[in-house]
Amino acid sequence: MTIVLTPVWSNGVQKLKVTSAPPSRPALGLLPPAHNDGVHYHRCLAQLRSKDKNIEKYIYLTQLKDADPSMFYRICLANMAEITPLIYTPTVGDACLQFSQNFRRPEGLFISIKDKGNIGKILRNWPRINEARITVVTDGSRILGLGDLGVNGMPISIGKLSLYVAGAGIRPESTIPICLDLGTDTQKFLDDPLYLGLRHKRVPTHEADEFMEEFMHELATHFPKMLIQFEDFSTDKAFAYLDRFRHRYPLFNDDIQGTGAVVLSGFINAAKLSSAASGRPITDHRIMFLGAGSAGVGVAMQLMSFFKLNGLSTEEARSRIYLVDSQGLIFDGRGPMAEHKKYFSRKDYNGPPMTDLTEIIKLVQPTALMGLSTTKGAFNQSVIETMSALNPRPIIFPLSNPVRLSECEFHEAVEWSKGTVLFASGSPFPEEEYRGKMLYPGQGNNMYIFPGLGLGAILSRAASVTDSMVEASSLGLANALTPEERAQDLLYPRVERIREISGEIALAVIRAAQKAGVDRSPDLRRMTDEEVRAFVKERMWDP
Ligand SMILES: NC(=O)C1=CN([C@@H]2O[C@H](COP(=O)(O)OP(=O)(O)OC[C@H]3O[C@@H](n4cnc5c(N)ncnc54)[C@H](O)[C@@H]3O)[C@@H](O)[C@H]2O)C=CC1
Ligand SMILES: CC(=O)C(=O)O
Ligand SMILES: [Mg+2]
Repeated sequence: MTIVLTPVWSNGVQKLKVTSAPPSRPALGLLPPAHNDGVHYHRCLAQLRSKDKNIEKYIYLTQLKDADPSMFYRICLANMAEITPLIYTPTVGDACLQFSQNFRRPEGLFISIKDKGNIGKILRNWPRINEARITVVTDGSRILGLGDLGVNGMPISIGKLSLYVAGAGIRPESTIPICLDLGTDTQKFLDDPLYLGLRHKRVPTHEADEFMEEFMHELATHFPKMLIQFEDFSTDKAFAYLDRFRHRYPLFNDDIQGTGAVVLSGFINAAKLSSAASGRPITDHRIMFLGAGSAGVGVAMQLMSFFKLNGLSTEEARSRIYLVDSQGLIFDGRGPMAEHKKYFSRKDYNGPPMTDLTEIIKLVQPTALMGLSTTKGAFNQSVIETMSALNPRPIIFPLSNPVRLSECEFHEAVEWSKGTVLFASGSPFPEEEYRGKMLYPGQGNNMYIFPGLGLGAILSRAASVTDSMVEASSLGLANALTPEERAQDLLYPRVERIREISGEIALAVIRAAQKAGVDRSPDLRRMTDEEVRAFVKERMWDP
């Protein structure tokens, strides 16, 4: 018999469960005599933890995933809170910036403008064409808050898909990371001899649009069962491609819809706590956004459903939302503005342009402040103190990624609000003790949504991803808090429970797909919720 050490979680503490197992199959001399998977897990973890820099840990994990995917995912699943920031934001931001320097082995598909007319042929090169079920596609034009990274954006597709596998049990061989290379407008990369992409500026919009038409057509032809996630397209393209393709193919935009869903979920839980402290009716919340790009406007659209679910009309819901961009408060009298900002442009303000955030807060008197502006430090002491003077429990969500672009840090928000803040950020921050009480930051990141949304869409074989499916994913997440998590004022469940949460989200998404009539898996319609839960769990891949 062999001794097997299995990491288990008990009350938030990791322990080792010692069991014995029958001897494994003979290694036939290809493995050292005492090699054992249970011990090797600890060897890999120790190797990982021996690295000083997070980017070295990222490289180690990338190589481990290549050499031994099961071990990579075992480590991820047993240590989600430690590993997620390494394979995802914030470290994935550095991995993107350094992609052309650190490149070792290709992972995923690279399709460039030079392949126009031949995209089908390139797609057929994928070795496991029949197994593919999900792709994350980026063109690298707005990676996190880091700007146009061109082909260096590939790690974002890879990282998101690793979270699909770890977080929702999607089979690793069903995933295809795709990076489209349409050039880059970042001169630094064009001048870099190691840069791995095409060495020219981005092609004009009409050429990019024609390329996307062919790409989407070929993708759907060669992979008829594929769910498509658009990721980190610059704002103009993010809105345009979502509008153009969402009724023709099963797809969603993670930055617009996934972020909208995760923030709605955290807001639902925060608004309850905030209203309990202020006595203010839940429908009286006012939400102000710093940043009016794809993420800011996407979240604003989704947050309207908070008010509508609580009985307000569309017009009333819209009136609860204020946008601020780099030129200040967005209002009609300010002059011409991008199309996507018009819906929330204020008609009830006609004064001079307002650019000072503290002054705008005094005017608007919001209960919640959302940051999707890529502007580090924008939520400064004056901003947070003003929010705290207006609200016994101010809701402050600095959502920009990676962590160095966050509008404020958790310890600042805690200190300046005197421990009253209801906080969620895009990238993780450590917990803080304030006057003897432990306070926990939420992670308002679409990583809580897309694994379960994707799993639900795949299992129901949804022909398209409807707004109702996205909303269902959000409500599924909001309802997933345990009584113990609620007692600690958490806004999101602990990330260690991601599989369980993704299962609940998938159930909600499957039911919403059925209600919308876009599902193509009739058997699931006949099952009870308990049966669907069991079905979803059974389908999850385990390393
Ligand atoms: N937490 C999450 O799950 C997600 C976070 N994000 C983050 O949101 C950020 C924004 O993403 P996008 O909307 O796609 O980018 P974007 O570049 O389209 O939008 C940025 C917006 O911020 C505004 N802005 C820039 N500087 C400003 C300043 N000094 N003051 C006020 N506004 C300013 C711009 O006018 C623009 O409206 C990124 O950092 C991204 O990583 C995006 C998606 C998901
Ligand atoms: C989290 C994410 O999707 C972003 O920052 O773009
Ligand atoms: Mg993104």
